[in-house]
Amino acid sequence: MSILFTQMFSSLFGSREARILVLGLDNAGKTTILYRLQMGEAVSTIPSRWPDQYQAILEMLFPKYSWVMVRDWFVRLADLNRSFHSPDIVKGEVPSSDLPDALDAAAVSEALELPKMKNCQWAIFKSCAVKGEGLFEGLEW
Ligand SMILES: Nc1nc2c(ncn2[C@@H]2O[C@H](COP(=O)(O)OP(=O)(O)OP(=O)(O)O)[C@@H](O)[C@H]2O)c(=O)[nH]1
Ligand SMILES: [Mg+2]
Repeated sequence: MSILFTQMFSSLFGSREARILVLGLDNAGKTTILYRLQMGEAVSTIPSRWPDQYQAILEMLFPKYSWVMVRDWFVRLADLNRSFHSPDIVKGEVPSSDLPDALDAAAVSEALELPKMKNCQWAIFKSCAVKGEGLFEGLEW
């Protein structure tokens, strides 16, 4: 782990262990965010794909669990102990927030039906992984 990433996380969480789920539609910018946080620069990415044979192997080895690929990591579904909105709520392409036709925060929260979620806190931060803007603010929250 890079010094930047380590310093940022120790300033945010101290010695407390934290699990962070990076969840997003295909091509949303998840890997770019992780590289930006780890290396402090924009890195060219290739699409992450879930090879079918991995799913079959995991299901064979651990038949009691359901598995999902949250792109860059394998996650046991039982570890996702909150229910998430189905990605198909957001229909079509949602442009990155730095592009001219991007939705504003209010429109994004409506599309994700966030105001209906009464049992948890949520917030939206406009961010740009390419320029590195808004990422720290979101994590700090
Ligand atoms: N304009 C803009 N483009 C971005 C931003 N973040 C990522 N991209 C671009 O979006 C494309 C997809 O980025 P990735 O980081 O590979 O997306 P991903 O969510 O990891 O994609 P999968 O792993 O395939 O689901 C790349 O061409 C990035 O350069 C951003 O904040 N603004
Ligand atoms: Mg990726």
